[in-house]
Amino acid sequence: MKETLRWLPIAPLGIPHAAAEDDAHNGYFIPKGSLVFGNSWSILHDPVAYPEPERFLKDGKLNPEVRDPGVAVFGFGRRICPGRHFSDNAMYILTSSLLSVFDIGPPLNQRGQPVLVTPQMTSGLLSTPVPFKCTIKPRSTVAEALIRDTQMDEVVIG
Ligand code: HEM
Repeated sequence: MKETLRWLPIAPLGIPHAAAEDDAHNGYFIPKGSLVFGNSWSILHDPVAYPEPERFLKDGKLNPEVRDPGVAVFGFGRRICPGRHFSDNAMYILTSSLLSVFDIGPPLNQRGQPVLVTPQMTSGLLSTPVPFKCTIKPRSTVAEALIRDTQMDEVVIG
């Protein structure tokens, strides 16, 4: 799950901030009012910290020597994302719930053979996946019954 955040982060350049005062960093003068971007993409694709950074390494986070992508995915310093713990937990619950009942795989061609999906993201301050096809099937008849059990025919609000 952490690897999905590292591989294709939704805020590749974070959220820009303005320097409140003249400042200096590593010999660079940063005049008051300058827009400063934290380049999360570059940090998360540093080949020293993450070998083969363009590849999705499905066991990446399990290796304790791999730097936690949380160092850059959620921004930095005082304005770091306050929703990061909520989002980590929500993503864990959502992903594990979906994978426990569904088999999710590549789309199939007319002969029923899997088609390779090339991941593409939108460009911009926020980067999200370009729509793609996939197959989603219940993992078993028991899983299907469970899914149908949770279906709500009517949602009453208020
Ligand atoms: C994978 C999910 C998420 C990612 C990758 C993410 C990423 C970010 C980033 C990069 C920033 C900018 C931090 C900075 O200025 O350096 C941010 C700010 C913020 N995020 Fe998130 N976020 C996520 C989920 C959430 C959730 C679930 C919430 C609320 C429940 C949330 C609430 C906020 C708020 C309120 C700010 C502004 C904080 C401030 O400027 O003081 N985020 N987030």
